[in-house]
Amino acid sequence: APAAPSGGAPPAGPATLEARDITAWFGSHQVLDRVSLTMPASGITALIGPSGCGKSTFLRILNRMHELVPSAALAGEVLLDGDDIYDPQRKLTDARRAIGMVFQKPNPFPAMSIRENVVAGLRLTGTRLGRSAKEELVEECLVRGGLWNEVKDRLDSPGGGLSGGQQQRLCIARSLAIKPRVLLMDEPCSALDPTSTRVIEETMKDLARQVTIVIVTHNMQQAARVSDTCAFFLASQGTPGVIVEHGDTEAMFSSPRDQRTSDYVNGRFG
Ligand SMILES: Nc1ncnc2c1ncn2[C@@H]1O[C@H](COP(=O)(O)OP(=O)(O)OP(=O)(O)O)[C@@H](O)[C@H]1O
Repeated sequence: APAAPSGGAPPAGPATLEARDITAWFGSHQVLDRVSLTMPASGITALIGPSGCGKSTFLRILNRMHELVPSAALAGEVLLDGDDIYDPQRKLTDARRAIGMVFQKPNPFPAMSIRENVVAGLRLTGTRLGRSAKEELVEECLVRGGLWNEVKDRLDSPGGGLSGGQQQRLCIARSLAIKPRVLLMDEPCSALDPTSTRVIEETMKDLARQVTIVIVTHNMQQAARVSDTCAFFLASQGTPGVIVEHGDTEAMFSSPRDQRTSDYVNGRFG
């Protein structure tokens, strides 16, 4: 298990995330219909499916970002190791802290140093660290994010000076600094070249033992390479998105049970 930062949050290992009967709307437009999915602790779950079928909406529901959209509404439950993250007794920030997010476009604070980028999230969670604890945390997170060797001699340089792939790994390191139990990744490699993509995929595999990962990807090869389990979303002809099939990734790619899954993973549509 990863060490807790001294003076920081208590250690919290990877958690199972379970979505139950998730239905979602933007205004009167229903985009998901009773979607249920268990994302096992320490595993990598890939969400795949054609554009517009609700994968990103589903992902954003998993850490309460959906509700940031004024017209958005939601029914169903999301359980983090059995605890409902939408329980009115629980603070919104608890859910966002336990369930981190990495976006499509790397978004480090460009003028802030690499070191300060890594610890930028701590302020939001009210964590105060002494100088040496902070240094340890910066190194630990950059190592886990697969970036340490490339930046250890220039931690005071601006985050904006890194390559796109390095910036994305910096964002991963920044997410890890607040010790999430789940890391959500919304097409994290779509803005990156193939080499940087492979480095991120390796980083994800290294992280999987320490944090549960859920990734949205359009790249079938990527889903096959990195994920343990996979869920295929589909919204046919203006109907809300549903999960057509989910399960073990290898089985879904080699012998899908549903013809629509077979067509999609073999590139026949979407
Ligand atoms: N902020 C929003 N306001 C209104 N409608 C939205 C909003 N975000 C998404 N939608 C709609 O919800 C549906 C699902 O979108 P979503 O982005 O979740 O799909 P997706 O499967 O992630 O697509 P993509 O793969 O293209 O990112 C689409 O019809 C989209 O137009």
